[in-house]
Amino acid sequence: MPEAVETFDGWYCLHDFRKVDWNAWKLASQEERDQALNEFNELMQGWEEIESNREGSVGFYQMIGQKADLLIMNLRPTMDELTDLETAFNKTKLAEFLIPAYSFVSVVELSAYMAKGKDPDTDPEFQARLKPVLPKWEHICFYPMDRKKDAVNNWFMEEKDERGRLMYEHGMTGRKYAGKVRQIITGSIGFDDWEWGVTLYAHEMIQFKKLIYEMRFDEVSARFADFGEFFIGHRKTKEDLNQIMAL
Ligand code: VOV
Repeated sequence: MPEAVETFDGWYCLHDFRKVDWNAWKLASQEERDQALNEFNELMQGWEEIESNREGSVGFYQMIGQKADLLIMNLRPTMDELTDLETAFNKTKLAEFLIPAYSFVSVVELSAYMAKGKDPDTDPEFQARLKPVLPKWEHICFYPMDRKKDAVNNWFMEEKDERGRLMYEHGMTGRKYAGKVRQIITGSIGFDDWEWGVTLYAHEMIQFKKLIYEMRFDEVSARFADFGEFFIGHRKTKEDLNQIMAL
């Protein structure tokens, strides 16, 4: 039987997508709306402090298309902290005006395919990738994915060396986009309905399409990748929410 790959797991991750209930928002009083925006601001400020203390990371995004309007992405050392922050957010005034759209629970994952000779527990570069500060780049693209498990193409039946070869080829394509696209791969086997979450950052939206299109031709994607829904959006600061919600 093929040997399982060893993974190195970092911070836990919650992607929390919401839609704005514009009808409810428009019916609310100015006072209620101010309270909602102020509370969100405070919560975000707390999360940003956690990020400055290197105890987690946070990203806030305005999404395009009808699947979601907002995305809040948080990373924490434990799943309990993620659960607590999700609950805290659900109790805020702003959450009264938001409708859950999609969520994804995962953990930052690196695999041993690329670890050659390094000790992931001590290597600073590995550690920084396992516990990342979310890039402050302008745009985000998120989608969940699986590896195929059908009779002809079953990733989990491939030999380890062959999987390593395919992942190496994948990495080489990715490296062509250095400075243009950054990736955070989170593993979700046992946590959510897909096996991985792919979170990409870019300065220019078009680079998502170029990279993902080019990767479709890599053997590992062409033969073994199944994709879920795609979500794209723009990074926003907590102050930007006032403008997003302005009537
Ligand atoms: C900037 C782009 C970029 C770069 C440089 C990059 C590099 C790398 C390396 C070096 C490695 C392997 C070691 C590790 O770190 O685990 C990976 C790992 C992985 N990737 Fe990747 N990937 C990118 C980007 C990138 C994209 C766009 C996708 C989606 C695929 C597509 O077709 O849409 C993806 C998927 C994955 C997955 C699912 C894994 C884990 C698979 C597993 O079986 O373990 N990835 N990836």
